[in-house]
Amino acid sequence: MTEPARDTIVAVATAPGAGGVGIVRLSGAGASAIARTLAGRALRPRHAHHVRFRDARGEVLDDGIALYFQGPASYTGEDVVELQAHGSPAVLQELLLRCCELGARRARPGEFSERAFLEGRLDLAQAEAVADLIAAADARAARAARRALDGEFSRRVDAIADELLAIRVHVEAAIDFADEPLDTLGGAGLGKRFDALALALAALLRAAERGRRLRDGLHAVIVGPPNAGKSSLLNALAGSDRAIVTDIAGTTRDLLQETIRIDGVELTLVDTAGLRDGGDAIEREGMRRARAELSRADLAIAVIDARDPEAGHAAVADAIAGVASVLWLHNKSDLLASGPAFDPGTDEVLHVSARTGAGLDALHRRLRGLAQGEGEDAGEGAFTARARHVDALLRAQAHLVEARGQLDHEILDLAAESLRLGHDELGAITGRVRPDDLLGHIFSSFCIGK
Ligand SMILES: Nc1nc2c(c(=O)[nH]1)N(C=O)[C@@H](CNc1ccc(C(=O)N[C@@H](CCC(=O)O)C(=O)O)cc1)CN2
Ligand SMILES: Nc1nc2c(ncn2[C@@H]2O[C@H](COP(=O)(O)OP(=O)(O)OP(=O)(O)O)[C@@H](O)[C@H]2O)c(=O)[nH]1
Ligand SMILES: [Mg+2]
Repeated sequence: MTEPARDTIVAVATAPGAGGVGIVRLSGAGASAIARTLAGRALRPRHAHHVRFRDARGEVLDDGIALYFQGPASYTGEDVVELQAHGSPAVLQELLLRCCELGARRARPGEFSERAFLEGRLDLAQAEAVADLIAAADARAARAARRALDGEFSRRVDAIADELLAIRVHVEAAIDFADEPLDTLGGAGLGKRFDALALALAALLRAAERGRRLRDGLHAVIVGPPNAGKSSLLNALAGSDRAIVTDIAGTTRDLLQETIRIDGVELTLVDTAGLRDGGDAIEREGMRRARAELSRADLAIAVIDARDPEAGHAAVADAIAGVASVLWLHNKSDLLASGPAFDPGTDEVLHVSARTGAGLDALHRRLRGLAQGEGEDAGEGAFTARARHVDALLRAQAHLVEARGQLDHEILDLAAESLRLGHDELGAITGRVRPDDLLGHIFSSFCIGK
């Protein structure tokens, strides 16, 4: 069955605003004919032509460089034409309108990359990496997105999916020989393969979680009892009076989010309502939100009063129990003659004063290190990933655990189904399996022209 022919799309591919050069890009079967009319001559594939772009009456809109990439050797896999004009928004709009007069349609956000995906030029994780590369906040994130774009993440997903498929085939075959015990069908070997697969999946999950943090930046949530100085600390780190600070316990009720950069490294800080027993309905809702936010945190910054660390510790201990890493800040160190000994176990403690600024340099260094993934083996070979990918890997892992149990009880048909579900989760990462709406959801968050 052949796909219906796609229409020809057009968009300004360069960023909005004035620039040295601006690019109008076309993709689709009509691209080269439209360019021929605009440029007044046929374009040779893969040659740079200096031409004049003309309107309907033959008047010159601009002169520029025209490039023709004949499909499938193009970004989208379709015929692509680039009109590289002077980077004037007005000129680019006129070129765009002229392309529409000649039969093109304005592209939706991400539609060029969507076509590259549909034409098999990129898989879905790679297409997402294009958007992540464009949006990367720093060089490290850009390099990691570049690796995902080169397929480093996809290859690892595919390798696990292939092995999972081989195990599925084995199990499905065993179902057809239901009289034989699984052992005589290679059951022991199957168990070993299974364990190796589970290990590989767990390693990939850890890498994807680091990749998610690289893409989104560190998500740090400030928690502590009321009046400990959480909002003062947010203000000190943000370098502005972002949050209301008073000496009334229970001042902050809503979540307050602020993105900060330390030496070019981005992280998100969230200030929360102080945790304590009781409080009015508004304060209790604030505390509920604080706890919910903690469940999404990479880091809890636990702010407690340096004069009574035991009480502070007790107030937040249960709320931070599930958070991957915790940094304890003993605040108001300016009010302290000498710090009382306190041992929070394996977590780190820093003594600071949001009021005088004491200890904030050390805090900056530590936060930058954490945001960069210091102490993790992330550096070389790291790739970006998205929450969508991490969630799919987690679901795949859960299906594998189910399958393992079913296999141990020799309930082969259920095991086969669990394996299929796990396989589909992996396929959804690279787009080989496409649940309804997945593509629309993903590509609509791209920029226009990409
Ligand atoms: N001017 C311009 N610069 C750009 C892009 C673009 O579309 N236009 N890109 C857009 O994202 C990126 C580069 N991506 C591209 C990917 C593939 C092909 C392409 O024509 N591929 C053919 C030929 C390969 C070859 O000869 O090396 C192919 O893969 O068959 C072009 C650009 C960044 N720079
Ligand atoms: N001396 C001293 N006072 C501080 C310090 N940090 C904060 N304060 C004061 O402590 C009081 C409470 O500060 P906030 O930042 O509002 O405390 P919070 O933890 O956000 O409080 P809630 O929003 O009520 O949970 C204010 O009067 C601050 O000026 C500090 O390092 N030293
Ligand atoms: Mg506050």
